[in-house]
Amino acid sequence: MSELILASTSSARRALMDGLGLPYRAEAPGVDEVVSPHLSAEDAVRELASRKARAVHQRHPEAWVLGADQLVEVAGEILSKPQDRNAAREQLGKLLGHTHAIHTGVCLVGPDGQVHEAVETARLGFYALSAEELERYLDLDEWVGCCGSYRVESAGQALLERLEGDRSNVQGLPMVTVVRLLRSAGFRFFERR
Ligand SMILES: Nc1nc2c(ncn2[C@@H]2O[C@H](COP(=O)(O)OP(=O)(O)OP(=O)(O)O)[C@@H](O)[C@H]2O)c(=O)[nH]1
Repeated sequence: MSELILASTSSARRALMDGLGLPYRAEAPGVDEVVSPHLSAEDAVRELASRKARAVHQRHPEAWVLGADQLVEVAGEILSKPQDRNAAREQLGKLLGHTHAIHTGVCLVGPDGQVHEAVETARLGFYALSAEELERYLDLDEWVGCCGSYRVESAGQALLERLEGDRSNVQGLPMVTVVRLLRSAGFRFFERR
């Protein structure tokens, strides 16, 4: 049975894959994540998810390899992971009281080299917060390593007024889509291993 590799350093993506209960391992993609500034958010995450999955599949051509990438889009601006607390405050300042989109690209490369990919979008409406409440949320450090500077499954739930789409997509992997890609590629679930 070909092994399954998650081409990711993301703890949230690992947690989502753990939930699926399949034997797999994670490996850092180790790719350059610079893309053309002219790409749409959807095209950028599609390109980067593919770059990550293909890079790891080149090292392990007999494996199933899954890569993903995520960006936030709000009022025509694209946001990725904040570098520090000030950047997180600036990001959340753009999201609070408004609706934004989370785009996640997913790419699966099979042992046969076939590539299966998708981009999933979720839309989130956030409450407006006072400056003081925002500082209290920032104190929780949920912004660290998170595109958009919040964690939708943790205290960040208190920001969320409305969610359209797959909650796991917001966390980093749209699991309904991941399963669809695996099944369409011929991956067999519930195999005795
Ligand atoms: N726990 C959690 N993580 C989130 C949330 N929203 C975004 N993220 C994380 O933000 C990161 C998005 O940045 P990416 O560049 O796609 O991925 P990365 O963290 O660099 O990890 P790689 O897969 O190794 O590229 C991912 O790790 C997501 O899991 C959330 O609501 N909860």
